[in-house]
Amino acid sequence: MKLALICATDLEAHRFGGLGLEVKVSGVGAVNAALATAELIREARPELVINVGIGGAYPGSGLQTGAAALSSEFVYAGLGARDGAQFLDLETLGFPVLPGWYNRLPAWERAAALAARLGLPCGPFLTLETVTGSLEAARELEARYPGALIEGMEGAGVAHAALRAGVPALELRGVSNPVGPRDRTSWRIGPALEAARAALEGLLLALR
Ligand SMILES: O=C(O)c1cccc(C(=O)CC[C@H]2O[C@@H](n3cnc4c(=O)[nH]cnc43)[C@H](O)[C@@H]2O)c1
Repeated sequence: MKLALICATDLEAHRFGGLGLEVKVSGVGAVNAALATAELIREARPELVINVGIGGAYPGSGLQTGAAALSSEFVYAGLGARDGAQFLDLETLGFPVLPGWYNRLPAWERAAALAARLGLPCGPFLTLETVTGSLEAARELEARYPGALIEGMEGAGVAHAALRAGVPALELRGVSNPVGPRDRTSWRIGPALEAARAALEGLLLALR
């Protein structure tokens, strides 16, 4: 199976290199990720695209920094409208991002089985344009998307472009920080990259 990786930054691409896989650096954010994924699919014709990187762990996930997890679905968590304090999602508004698809985009159908085989947590990964900066906002997102594990800024863009091209996608992230009040001193990027690298190597072995 031909795989290809999408990372947001050069730092991540360097850590996930040397595996014989095409690695494209998208830049931060879902638009960058979607554009880079479309380019990667055109250039490399992969059978599976994996968005790999670091992410924040939601309070209810039980995940600590240095853990890794695999997405069960990709969620455009901030795409919609506000009616006062109420969030209205795309399905409520009647605006699909692709025919039949709204905020929640599918991960590869083998994601849960692969996660179980590798002993990785598997659940929804939320994609946001703005990094969550309070416990209150984190709790609101968890209430809106129960079981949310990880927050990032690219995954749904990768899934969007891959789905449009008919290519399955996965999102694999190492936890660099808790989602909540901003505290850069709590960031552990090194351990997050190590966890994602180890999980990626396990995934590749499982897919051989
Ligand atoms: O300066 C800050 O407080 C800050 C807090 C969280 C994330 C950032 C980034 O610049 C994220 C860039 C990069 O890392 C991924 N990431 C990692 N943790 C998170 C998170 O808690 N929420 C969203 N994205 C996160 C993200 O996918 C980007 O690629 C700065």
